[in-house]
Amino acid sequence: MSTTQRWDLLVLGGGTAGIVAAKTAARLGARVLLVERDRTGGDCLWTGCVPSKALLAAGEAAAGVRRAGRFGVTVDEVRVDFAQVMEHVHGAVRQIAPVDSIEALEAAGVTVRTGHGRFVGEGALDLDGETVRFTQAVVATGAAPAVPPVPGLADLDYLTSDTVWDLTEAPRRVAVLGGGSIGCELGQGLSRLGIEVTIVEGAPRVLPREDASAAAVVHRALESDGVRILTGQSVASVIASDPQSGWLVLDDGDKVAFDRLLVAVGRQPRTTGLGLDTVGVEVDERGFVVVDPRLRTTNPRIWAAGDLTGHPQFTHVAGVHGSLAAGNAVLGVRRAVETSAVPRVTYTHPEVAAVGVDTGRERDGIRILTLDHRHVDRAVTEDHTDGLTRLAVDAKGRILGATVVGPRAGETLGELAIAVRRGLRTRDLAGITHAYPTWNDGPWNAAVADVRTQLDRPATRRALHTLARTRRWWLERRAA
Ligand SMILES: Cc1cc2nc3c(=O)[nH]c(=O)nc-3n(C[C@H](O)[C@H](O)[C@H](O)COP(=O)(O)OP(=O)(O)OC[C@H]3O[C@@H](n4cnc5c(N)ncnc54)[C@H](O)[C@@H]3O)c2cc1C
Ligand SMILES: NC(=O)c1ccc[n+]([C@@H]2O[C@H](COP(=O)([O-])OP(=O)(O)OC[C@H]3O[C@@H](n4cnc5c(N)ncnc54)[C@H](O)[C@@H]3O)[C@@H](O)[C@H]2O)c1
Repeated sequence: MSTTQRWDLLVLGGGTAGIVAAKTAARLGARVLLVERDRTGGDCLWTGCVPSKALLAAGEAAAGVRRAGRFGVTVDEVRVDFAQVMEHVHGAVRQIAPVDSIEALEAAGVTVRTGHGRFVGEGALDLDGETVRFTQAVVATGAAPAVPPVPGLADLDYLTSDTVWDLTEAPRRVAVLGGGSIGCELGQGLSRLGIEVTIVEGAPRVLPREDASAAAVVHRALESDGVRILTGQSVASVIASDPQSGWLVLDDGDKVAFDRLLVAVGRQPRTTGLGLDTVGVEVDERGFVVVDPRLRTTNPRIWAAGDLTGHPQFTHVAGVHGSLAAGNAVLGVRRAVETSAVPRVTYTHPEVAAVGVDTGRERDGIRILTLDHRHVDRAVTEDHTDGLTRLAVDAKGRILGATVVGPRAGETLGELAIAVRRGLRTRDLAGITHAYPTWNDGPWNAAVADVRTQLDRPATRRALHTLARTRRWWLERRAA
């Protein structure tokens, strides 16, 4: 069956990237059809950001009570009702869902169809047997949990970030394969709810993409929550003792017993079965859609947005992509995606927040300013001094990158993202009055320390002292 209507813009995928693209295009006056195979809202709403942060909030409540003794507040026992925790998690999702619903999209002028979409020729998409015609398209089908080719894994009913939310009872022991963002966030959340968690990470440290000193703080925090962490470990095989439990067998022969295994080793683009080759949309060797800086694919009428592009896989990136791709497609403008100041936050406790260039090492023309949170008064008052702020600055003091580790570091990141994006210098940041005592004192104190170091240079110091002496002489002369 074929419909006669030709849509100005077809959006394939109703996650963050697709929703923002569709709404943007409709607002610009385009006739827009969004095709979603499942439920609108995507991974962020249903299985990603929202449920994971809700789980972390429950874990934080339990951990806060357990640690209250250090403030002189004693609570006899922490009891966790896992089913009620999951009800809180699903409740948070339900509360946010209407914003991304079909009704909300239709109210914004977008037509929504539910079904599996596949490109079948230039300007044509097969939607479960019906041919839909379009002038331009945005592909936004996202990414799915990657599963490594470990012998024995396929025989196990393992969990991923897609399915962990279906748990109704707490498993006694959970092994987590992968110590990246998902492994650390969910590993900590589950552990704080009383589950014995072991994280097995192939790289030499958890959060291997973050500044090593930041990852070390998170490592210590996870261990103090009771998480066992094995880094630099490859898994040779999985032995199942029943459909859901068994052992991970590590390369060195050691075994990790689990009642459930959570696989969290990255996310692969959902680009197979979309007929991309039939419309000349190239994918790279890992399956990501090849895009230019304007998010145009190798077919000039087809754009791509979100997780399937190989750009950082975050909701805020997907949203920016959706808006940019739709604007470029509908208006014919040539906006390029900004990549120098993309913020990222891992919502463990403490949080790791970073933006801009790597703060891990000094290199040509880049100095690293480090401020230990023992020197942040808010950290002292909250008894949470194991954290740090690091700024990467150039010779002129311009802030090129930042990493902050501490409670609510994600909230601190906003001003640092502005600093990096706008090319602000440490003296600009130091010159802004910050409310005391806040966590933002971390970057502010680091910037003030840098300005003081500059003022302490011999030539600057000599000039300032000369100025002060001249002023003293002038004042004394007037008084005489
Ligand atoms: C556990 C977890 C926690 C996360 N936490 C955060 C966080 O705190 N902050 C953050 O910024 N990011 C977080 N992320 C990442 C974030 O969820 C993704 O970056 C974001 O959802 C990507 O949006 P997207 O629109 O590109 O893809 P998706 O949200 O995956 O949407 C793609 C949509 O396309 C649909 N689709 C696929 N194929 C077809 C087809 N053939 N036809 C029709 N529809 C199709 C899918 O059903 C889906 O709805 C997290 C991810 C996970 C897994
Ligand atoms: N707070 C957030 O913004 C947030 C939270 C969760 C997820 N996400 C997004 O989702 C993406 C996927 O998360 P993720 O944690 O699955 O991926 P990730 O890339 O962050 O981490 C995967 C980890 O698994 C390790 N690994 C890979 N293969 C392994 C193996 N065979 N054995 C042991 N370790 C192995 C890697 O070294 C890496 O540290 C993230 O990259 C991020 O973009 C974001």
